[in-house]
Amino acid sequence: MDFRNLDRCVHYRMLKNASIPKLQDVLTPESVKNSNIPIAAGLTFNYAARGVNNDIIDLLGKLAEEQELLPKYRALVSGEVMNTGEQRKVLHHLLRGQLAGDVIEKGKNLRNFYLEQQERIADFANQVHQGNILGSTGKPFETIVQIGIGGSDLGPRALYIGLANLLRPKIRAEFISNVDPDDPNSVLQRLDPEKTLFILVSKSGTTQETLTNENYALRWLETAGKRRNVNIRPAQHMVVVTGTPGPLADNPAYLDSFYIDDYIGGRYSVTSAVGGVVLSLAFGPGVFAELLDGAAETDRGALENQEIRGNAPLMDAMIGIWERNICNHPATAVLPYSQALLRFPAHLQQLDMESNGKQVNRSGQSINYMTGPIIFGEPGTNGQHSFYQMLHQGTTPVPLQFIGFSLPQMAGNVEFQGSNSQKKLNANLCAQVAAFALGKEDSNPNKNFPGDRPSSLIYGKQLTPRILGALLAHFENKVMFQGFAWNINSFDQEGVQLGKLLTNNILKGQAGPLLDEYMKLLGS
Ligand SMILES: O=P(O)(O)OC[C@H]1O[C@H](O)[C@H](O)[C@@H](O)[C@@H]1O
Repeated sequence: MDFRNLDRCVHYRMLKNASIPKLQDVLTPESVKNSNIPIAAGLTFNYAARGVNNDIIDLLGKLAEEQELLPKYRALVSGEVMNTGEQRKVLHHLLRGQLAGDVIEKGKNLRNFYLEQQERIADFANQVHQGNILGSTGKPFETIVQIGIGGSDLGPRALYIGLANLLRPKIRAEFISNVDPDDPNSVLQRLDPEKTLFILVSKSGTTQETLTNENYALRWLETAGKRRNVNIRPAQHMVVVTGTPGPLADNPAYLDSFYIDDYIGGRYSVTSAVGGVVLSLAFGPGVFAELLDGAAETDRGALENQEIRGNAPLMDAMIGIWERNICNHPATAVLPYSQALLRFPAHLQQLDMESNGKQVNRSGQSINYMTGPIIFGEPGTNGQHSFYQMLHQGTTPVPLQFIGFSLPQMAGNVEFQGSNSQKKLNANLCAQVAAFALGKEDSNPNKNFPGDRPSSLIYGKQLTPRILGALLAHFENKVMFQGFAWNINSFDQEGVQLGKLLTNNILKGQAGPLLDEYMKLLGS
């Protein structure tokens, strides 16, 4: 396989010389009808308003071939070491299906290992639901609290919120991530310690915030036991999800332990035990299995559809390359018109920016082209009343990724002024696509809309577990393809280390006068 920098590609140079079409010229009712690619589970990607014409798509398809994106994906799922920085395999796809031959490590079949963890999680969740596993004072668990940060928080939290309105949770979930003491305090003040089960999640088992909050939770349980004069055994109220081998693994004090390995990156871990425990306890193991099926279907489509026009994550990725490297757009906004996807942009922020925010190629050499964009977003219509002003009339065009559904997740869709709420929501979404793309001329420059601002639309009937899994995997695969195209390693995150090091220096009193001065400002 050939790993080459993007600027050494023939088709990249051809794209650089291509003229950028006006969106007004390519967006028509026919193009809306003809620019759909199925993702999976009934979810579809529409790129009509993304500002690329057929010639550009042909070139993007050839660039994808030249950069061997599909063969690289195949190598990844076959267990080749694709995380060059850490010399690791990258196996999150294997959590939800097997796309190539067995992946064996030291005689162990890793698909079997992941399945075994899924079975153990399902069994544990069923036992809790049936009341066979109780709190240490004999009461059933009423709330689960996931303690974790980064990948051990964002994906699980986004997916929990994504389904909590559609499916009545069997057990309500809360999340604690920040080392700010106000985070655990505000969550725990509402809860009954005797009926609370903590899920401690840390792949490395060393994350400062998570270990601090674990300690906080154990003390909270202990203090409550003393105050109530009951025998709460704190560790019996905590299960752990962690990497094996690792510092939190094999500790019999915890009620139970579930494992991942080094080949599941934090931001790619929501379909492992990291998301599996909380989602199975909240909604039941069957729901988690449906989510995995939706993701697996996307993964398979992304591998098997060789043609860019039939492969949604590949098309999304390559148009993203066009926007970033040819049109020089610095950011992408993710705009779900679905309240359930409230925290989905935050998850994509980590997924995309921690994966592709890189300045060296996979061999560690500097590169001289742009890589991953800034990702941000909020659900519509809320965003419209906030930052859309800049998106419409600001000096920096930002490509947009809309997400929308035909049906809401809950009953109670009120008719008012001739339409119901869901119709109003979707009318807003469609209106925004057109307003961004076509703009509106006005003799008053202050009221002029330049238009020519690209967007895509991912749409489906209703946000279900399968659709949510499909949506998640779409973005995971998009990010992976872009990393291959840029010839960067999307699977490490050295950029988070320096801050951790300096924090520890401060806490050990070894930070030096500059940081001492800043600490004084904060009175610490
Ligand atoms: O799961 P953990 O090992 O506690 O890691 C939690 C998070 O912290 C790190 O700093 C990384 O930047 C993230 O990728 C990771 O998800």
